[in-house]
Amino acid sequence: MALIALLAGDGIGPEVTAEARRVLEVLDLGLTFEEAPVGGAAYRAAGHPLPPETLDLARRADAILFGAVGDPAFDMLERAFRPEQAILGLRKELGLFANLRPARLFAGLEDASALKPEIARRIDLVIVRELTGDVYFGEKGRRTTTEGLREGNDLMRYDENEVARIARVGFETARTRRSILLSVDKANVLETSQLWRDVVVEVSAGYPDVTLSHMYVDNAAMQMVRDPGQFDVIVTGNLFGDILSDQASMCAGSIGMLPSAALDSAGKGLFEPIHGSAPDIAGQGKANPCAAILSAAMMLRHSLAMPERADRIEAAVAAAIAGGARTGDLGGTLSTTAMADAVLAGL
Ligand SMILES: NC(=O)c1ccc[n+]([C@@H]2O[C@H](COP(=O)([O-])OP(=O)(O)OC[C@H]3O[C@@H](n4cnc5c(N)ncnc54)[C@H](O)[C@@H]3O)[C@@H](O)[C@H]2O)c1
Ligand SMILES: CC(C)[C@H](C(=O)O)[C@@H](O)C(=O)O
Ligand SMILES: [Mg+2]
Repeated sequence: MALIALLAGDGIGPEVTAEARRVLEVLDLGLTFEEAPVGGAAYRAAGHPLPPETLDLARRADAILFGAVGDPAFDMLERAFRPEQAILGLRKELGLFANLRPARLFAGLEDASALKPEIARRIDLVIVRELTGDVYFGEKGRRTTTEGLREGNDLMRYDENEVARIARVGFETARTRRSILLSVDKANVLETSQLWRDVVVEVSAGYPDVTLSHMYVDNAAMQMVRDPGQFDVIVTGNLFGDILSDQASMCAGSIGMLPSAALDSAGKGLFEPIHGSAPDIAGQGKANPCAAILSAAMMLRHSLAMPERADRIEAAVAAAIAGGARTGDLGGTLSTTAMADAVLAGL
């Protein structure tokens, strides 16, 4: 019996993870759920966004289903106590370096996409985002200079092993699809990116069957809205992957549709929507639960060896969308629960 750590978090996190849990329970997979506070909710309850008990549960569990963290009420706290440190801490502590963020347009969502329908229809890609390095985890600080100016700094860094292991995930992922891999960097300006590019090229020697190309991140951002259909698997660093995945979501209809998997080297993972706690709609039953439900499907596929159940959940989401089920972000009026009901109807 697999143990699932359910870390709902803040804002719409509890609303969407409750629906993902409902979908998993209907499938009767013999999963045990254990909940623990995380993010702002944990700071309120225990004085820390990632209490030791929560981290311990995450370590003990076979997989982690995560909602979202973030609460404007805590934006003025010292960084170590802010809700976002919970998800960053989980990624780092558990070694979840490989972040898979698939983006595809479910048939019927052409109108919700920010792109023209014929362009939107073509989006079907996976962003393989490095998740435990880069400017996120480099040395950072604030100081006042001798001239009395306030200064902030965040060090962008990768070592070759960190780049090589995510590059391998990129190549392996490409092999499961069309065997083309695009590495996105900013090697024309950044030394971190030049190392990234050099190492990705070295790793490519082990994957002669995969066609590798490179693109600068600014061009990639432009190409993502010009013609996202040109992309298949994109491997990139932590910061660029964060930004490009939010952008890809709106090409595919809504940020409320994109799931993600954060995996360690043994395949253990944390599964979460790419969106945040959405304070603007929290507590109103407006959130789209599909990203969380699709994250649960990724959990079944990647950590629990139940790929056919994952397929069933994804098919049920596709059927609900095809049948016209829409939350507000997709131009409809369904509540979070009613949207999940539409998915459940397809199961
Ligand atoms: N992994 C995470 O936990 C995570 C991810 C991103 C942002 N955050 C945090 O969330 C907070 C809010 O950040 P933000 O506003 O920049 O990003 P956000 O993703 O929370 O929201 C951006 C916009 O998208 C909408 N949206 C997001 N998810 C939706 C859903 N499921 N259905 C319908 N609409 C949805 C929101 O209403 C908002 O208008 C911040 O504290 C941020 O740090 C956390
Ligand atoms: C909340 C924040 C730390 C996080 C990130 O930047 O990785 C979020 O934006 C995400 O995409 O998961
Ligand atoms: Mg993000």
